[in-house]
Amino acid sequence: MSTHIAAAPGEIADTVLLPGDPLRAEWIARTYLDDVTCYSRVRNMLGFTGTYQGTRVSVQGTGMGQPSLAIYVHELLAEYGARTLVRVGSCGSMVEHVRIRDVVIGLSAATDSSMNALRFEGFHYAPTADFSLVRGCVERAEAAGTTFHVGQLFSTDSFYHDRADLSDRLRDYGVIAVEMEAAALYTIAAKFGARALSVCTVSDNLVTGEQTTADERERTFGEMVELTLGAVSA
Ligand SMILES: O=P(O)(O)O[C@H]1O[C@H](CO)[C@@H](O)[C@H]1O
Ligand SMILES: O=c1cc[nH]c(=O)[nH]1
Repeated sequence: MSTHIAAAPGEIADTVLLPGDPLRAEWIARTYLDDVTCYSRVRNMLGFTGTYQGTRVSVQGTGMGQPSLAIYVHELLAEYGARTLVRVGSCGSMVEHVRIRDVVIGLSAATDSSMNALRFEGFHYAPTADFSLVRGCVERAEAAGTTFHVGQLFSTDSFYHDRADLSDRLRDYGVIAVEMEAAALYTIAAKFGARALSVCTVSDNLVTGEQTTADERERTFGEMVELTLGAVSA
């Protein structure tokens, strides 16, 4: 057991899907995996292991925001030997053409977090996804006819931001969607030489004000999870 995950050695797969919401972790495991076991209920941040078409896969909730995700990702990498980590999250679109229900594959992640500012002092690190995972997800999305976009995410520390003008500026420089974890995931995975990617379903569009219903979220999260599982089990 690590500090925040109650799994015994060997109970967590090399490949781990990372939804922010622990109930989404349970839904993914029970909907898509066979032979599922729950390895951790610490703080209700549920974790499961099962198989997808013969490949062993775990699903671990991370909570919201980079400090929370960083705890789980660090322990998965440092104590359980995880090698491939894919966040399966929701995001807000920052541009009109990236519509609700579309899938965003996060090539890189800008951030307003102080985590990397402290880690790299005066240097500005560019948190970047693993290319083989990006390619695998793109191929799966194309084959499935999923509407998807590949681009830069904004991993913010503040869901409720006082400075919307600053995210507008990021949009002017090519950022397409906002979420709260990808930058920490890419950075910590790189430190451990592991592969990482964030795939997100657009739950709301900050330009048009459109939002998905709970039903739509479940259905479209399914598309994202299927293409991700297909990519990691290929
Ligand atoms: O749906 P999840 O994976 O939690 O992701 C998004 O939703 C949460 C905010 O509501 C943040 O964690 C953000 O990144
Ligand atoms: O972090 C997030 C997630 C979904 N929608 C948003 O606007 N922000």
